[in-house]
Amino acid sequence: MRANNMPSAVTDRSQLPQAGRIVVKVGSSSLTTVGGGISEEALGGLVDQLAAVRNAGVELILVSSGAIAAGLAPLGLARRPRDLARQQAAASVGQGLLMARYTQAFGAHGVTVGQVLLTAEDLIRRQQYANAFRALNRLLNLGVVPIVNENDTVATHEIRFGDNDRLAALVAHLVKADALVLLSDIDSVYTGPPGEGGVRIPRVDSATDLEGVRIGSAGKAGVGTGGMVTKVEAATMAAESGIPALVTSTANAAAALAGEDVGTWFSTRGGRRPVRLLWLAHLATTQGRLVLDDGAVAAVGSGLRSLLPAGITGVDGDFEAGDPVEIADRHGRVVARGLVNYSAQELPRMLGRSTHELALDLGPHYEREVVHIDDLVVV
Ligand SMILES: Nc1ncnc2c1ncn2[C@@H]1O[C@H](COP(=O)(O)OP(=O)(O)O)[C@@H](O)[C@H]1O
Ligand SMILES: N[C@@H](CCC(=O)OP(=O)(O)O)C(=O)O
Repeated sequence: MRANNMPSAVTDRSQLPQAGRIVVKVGSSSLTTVGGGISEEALGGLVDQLAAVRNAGVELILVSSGAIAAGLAPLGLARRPRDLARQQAAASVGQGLLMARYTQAFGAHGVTVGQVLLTAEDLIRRQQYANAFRALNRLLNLGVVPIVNENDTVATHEIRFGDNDRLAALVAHLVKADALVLLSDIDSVYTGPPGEGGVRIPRVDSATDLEGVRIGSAGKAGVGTGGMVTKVEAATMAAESGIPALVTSTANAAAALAGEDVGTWFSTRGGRRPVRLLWLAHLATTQGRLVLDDGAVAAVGSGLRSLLPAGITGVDGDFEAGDPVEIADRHGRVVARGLVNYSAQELPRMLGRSTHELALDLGPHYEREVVHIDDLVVV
């Protein structure tokens, strides 16, 4: 585990064998058969590779999808349901079956596993965050492999990740992992979706390395959810918070963890960011928009200044104080996202005015910034 704010010491895929703590995510597409249901063989093959790494002393967290897929057959469902209620039912039935398989497969290697079901709220709200960290950390200290999934049965549409790729990136951030490994049915990110003649992208150091790349969302036989889009997003989230990420196939898991030249490597871009800002940048559903004049765009865009009412020319949407909003220039280009300190009802009479004047006129409460620098991410 690393100290706060320090990027991972693992700076290249060849150094993965030196990582002390790794989060591995496996998707439904690598655990299920074409006809649906969990493939005993696929799961066993993955566990053989991971148990060897765990038994070599690496602290390992497995974020595993597959609960919904595992619940289909017992419920007589032919394919993944679209409605939330049946997805919840399938996950409820399937999660236990999935854990039973993992318990048995890891157990054959002398490795104990523990189930950890998380919702988005557990990873974003400070108190729950500390609680989840404590639990995972203790499991790791005890030599257990925590097996994490989204708590699909209780998650609602509003707070749902829906894909485990971004959940895995937040878990990697939470436990201060040295690396995140995202496994699916394809060996790397390609310049285009399969069948379109793309070539492997071995390494991503910045957003420009993905310019012109066509990343599709369709997975095999409808069992996967986010496709490559959510994997690239998750790898980028991790990289931006100081954790390198590798995207590859389940078949390549052992080679990847041995530091071989497989998959797509996302190198780190800076130190750790608070989880609140990761959420704002990549996950939050914004509830409205603030439009700024050019001076305010420059101030906010510098990443060094809070947003004050004087620089705001327009307000759209229906939001409460504390909600996430988009911050745009006068052409409608989004320049930042932030947590706003005032509601959509309060803001219009504040626009263009200095905080000092507002405090005199409306009371000391109105001296605060509209979006504080600590609650703002430049995009
Ligand atoms: N540019 C791309 N490079 C690689 N794979 C891509 C690309 N665009 C789309 N994909 C698709 O993403 C799929 C992996 O996503 P998904 O099925 O959701 O996996 P999982 O269930 O493991 O999360 C691949 O099988 C592939 O069809
Ligand atoms: N939590 C859901 C999986 C969601 C998910 O991310 O699926 P996938 O795209 O296959 O990794 C489940 O266990 O079925």
